[in-house]
Order: sequence, then structure tokens, then C-alpha cells
Amino acid sequence: MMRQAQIRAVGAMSGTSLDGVDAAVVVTDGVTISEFGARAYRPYSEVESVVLHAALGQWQDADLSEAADVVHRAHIDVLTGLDADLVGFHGQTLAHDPRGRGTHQLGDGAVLAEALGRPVVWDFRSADVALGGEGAPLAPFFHWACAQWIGAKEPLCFLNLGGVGNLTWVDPRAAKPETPGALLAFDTGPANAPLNDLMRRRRGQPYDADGALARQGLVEDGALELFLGEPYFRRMPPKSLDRDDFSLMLDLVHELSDADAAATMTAMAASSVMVGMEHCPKPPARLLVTGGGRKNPVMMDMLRAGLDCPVEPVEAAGLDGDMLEAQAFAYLAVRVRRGLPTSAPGTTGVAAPVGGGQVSRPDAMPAEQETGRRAGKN
Ligand SMILES: Nc1ncnc2c1ncn2[C@@H]1O[C@H](COP(=O)(O)OP(=O)(O)OP(=O)(O)O)[C@@H](O)[C@H]1O
Ligand SMILES: CC(=O)N[C@H]1[C@@H]2OC[C@@H](O2)[C@@H](O)[C@@H]1O[C@H](C)C(=O)O
Repeated sequence: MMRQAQIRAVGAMSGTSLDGVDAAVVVTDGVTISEFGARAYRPYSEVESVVLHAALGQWQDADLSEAADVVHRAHIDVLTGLDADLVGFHGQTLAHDPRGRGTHQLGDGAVLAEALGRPVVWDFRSADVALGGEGAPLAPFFHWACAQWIGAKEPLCFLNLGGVGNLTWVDPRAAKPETPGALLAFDTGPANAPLNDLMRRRRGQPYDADGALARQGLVEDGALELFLGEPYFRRMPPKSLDRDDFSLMLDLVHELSDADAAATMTAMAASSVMVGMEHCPKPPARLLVTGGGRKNPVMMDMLRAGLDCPVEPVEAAGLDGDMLEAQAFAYLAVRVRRGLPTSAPGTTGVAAPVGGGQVSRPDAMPAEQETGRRAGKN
């Protein structure tokens, strides 16, 4: 079989925590990872963060020019310094309602393509939603590639503990990510977003650093039980969430002390993963955790206490837990460029494998030159 040329792509992700933009380079043919490259992070300033928070929940019909400027500026800043031939631009999710109004990632790939002078793949989620899928999570195809990269031989799980949690069960023996049975993925529940909101409101802090507050508190079992009674947890995957779908969590801990509220919300995040793990087709050999929640030892200890498999940060397998989602959108950009699917029935519930994303090129760049600079060398 002819070997496909490798493309040096950079992915950029601004997640639901609204703390900043991660960007990371991956060299890949869209199937196999050949190299991980440079990475960068551009935090949102306090003012930018306020603008983005104010835009949460808004759809494409709203006037969001100020928030769009924030998103564009931050991405141009972080991407300018990274050498790559193709950009994967996720955008800032403001609203996600796949069965209703759709999904909304703020940011225009054409603006970035012009500013960066490079082709930009963006709007990754809407084709999947239009075809009946959840439009999320999309990292699972990359998780399959990561499982190959680390030489996994048995099924394993990846868990992203970002603002929202998402879990991917991967069978690395599958020849392709779109092979039926290769992947099962879904959003587990809220992870850090409601806990961050609690910390901001009650303590004026952005998050519960190292789980220090939760460690001092006691989990309120009644609140935890009410939370786990939510119908979402009984729904079969694939399934996905909006950032604020579980804002009821704040009501459930309303009367608790700050420490007990933090402990209970941390337990809610961990327990929703434990409940979600019951959906795995086979027990995984290990659970590799990515996203900021892996740095919360209280959340990690709760997971370890509740699960039968080893629970480790992805660094234990040589991966980069701060950048995995950004790397995912570099990988997915190359798949879009190659016309390969980016989601499948097992990852988003879409009826058949589908390739999302659209490509914007700088005005001065004809399509055939798109990745010519480097592709010609390989
Ligand atoms: N040292 C730490 N202790 C506790 N929590 C932490 C620590 N570092 C990061 N976090 C948590 O992780 C969050 C950031 O996680 P991450 O960057 O994975 O989110 P995201 O990419 O915005 O989310 P998503 O994957 O949902 O889009 C912070 O807002 C905080 O809640
Ligand atoms: C609609 C949307 O932006 N969803 C995000 C969010 O953040 C985590 C979880 O919810 C996941 O479904 C997804 O992001 C990851 C990167 C994904 O698509 O795989």
C-alpha cells in the first residue's frame, strides 16, 4: 500500500473551562502519528474571560463580534509562533444542543487563514450533528491513534477531565478508528466546570487547586444520590453535554459549607465517570486521564477508589495531558484534509462514519499549494 505523505499540522483548542487556548503540533498522515511537535498556551486575560463567559449559551444569530475578536486574537497569538502547514481550529464552544438548535463553536476559520497565511480546517462538529450525531466527543479517533502510538495491545480507556468529562473506550486491535467496535465514547458528566463556578462564587478563586478545599470537606451522600438520579446517567451512549447542563449541581450543594460543597462536587465528577465506565464493552486494562482534572489528587483518588483498573495520568504512557485535545484537532484536521471520517456510530451516534470540518484557505493560496511546502519533501 502506498504510504501517505505526512502533514505537519497544528491543532488549537479552547475548552469549556474558558481559561485559554492550547496549541500543539502533530505530524501525521491522518491515520498514524509519526511525531509530536511544539506546543504553546495562550491564557485569556481576565477581561477576555469575562467577555467569553458573557457569550456562553449564545447561538449563531447573536451579535458576538466582541467575543469573536477575543477568540481570533488569542488564536492568532498562539498559532503565529508554531511551524505547521495546516491548522485545526476548534473554536470556542458557546452552546451545544445536538437534538435541538445544533452546536455552536465561535470563530471563523477564514479569518484565521487570512491572518496566518495557512489553510485552516474548522467547524468540525456541525456535519456530524446535521447527520443525526451528537457532534461530540471528537477526540476519540485521535485516542485510537494514541493507543497505536503507545503500543497498546488490549482495550483501554482515555478520560478527559476538562470542564466537562468525556470517556473513550478503545480497542487498539481495530485496524481503523472507524472500524465497527473500535471505539465507544461519550461525555460522562460535568467535571471541573461547576466546581470552578463554585470556587469563583464562594472563594473568588478560579478552581480548587490540588483539591485543597475538597480535601477538607465531607461528601454529602444525599446530594450525590440526587445528582446520580439524573436521567442522563441512564441514557445509553453515545451522548454529549453542554457546559452548563448540570448547573443544578450548585443548587444541590447550596446549603453545604464551602469545603463540603467542593468535596461533594468533586465526588459528583468522579462518580459520573464510575457510572459511565459500566458502559464499556469490556473492562479496560487501564484508564489514562487527560485534562486539568488529572492534577486534582482528590478527584484522582476518588476514581482510583471506585474503579477496578489502574487510573493514571496520560503522562504514564508518554503522552501530554495538557495538550491532548489540541493535538486531537491537529490530527482531525489532517483527516479532514485527506477526506477521512472524523466520527462514527460508536463515538457520536451518527448513522455512519462521517468527515466533518470545512477548509478555509488564504485568498492568495490555491488549493493545490495547500500543503505543498512540506508534503513535497516527504
Ligand atoms: N492543579 C490543579 N488542581 C485542581 N484542578 C486543576 C488543577 N489544574 C487544573 N485544574 C482544573 O482543570 C481545569 C482545566 O482543565 P482543561 O484545561 O482540561 O479544561 P478545558 O480544556 O477547558 O475543558 P474541556 O476539555 O471540557 O473543553 C481548570 O479549570 C481546573 O478546574
Ligand atoms: C461541544 C463541545 O465542545 N464539547 C466538548 C466539551 O469538552 C469536553 C466534552 O465536552 C467533549 O464532548 C468536547 O470536547 C472534546 C475535546 C471532544 O470533542 O472530544
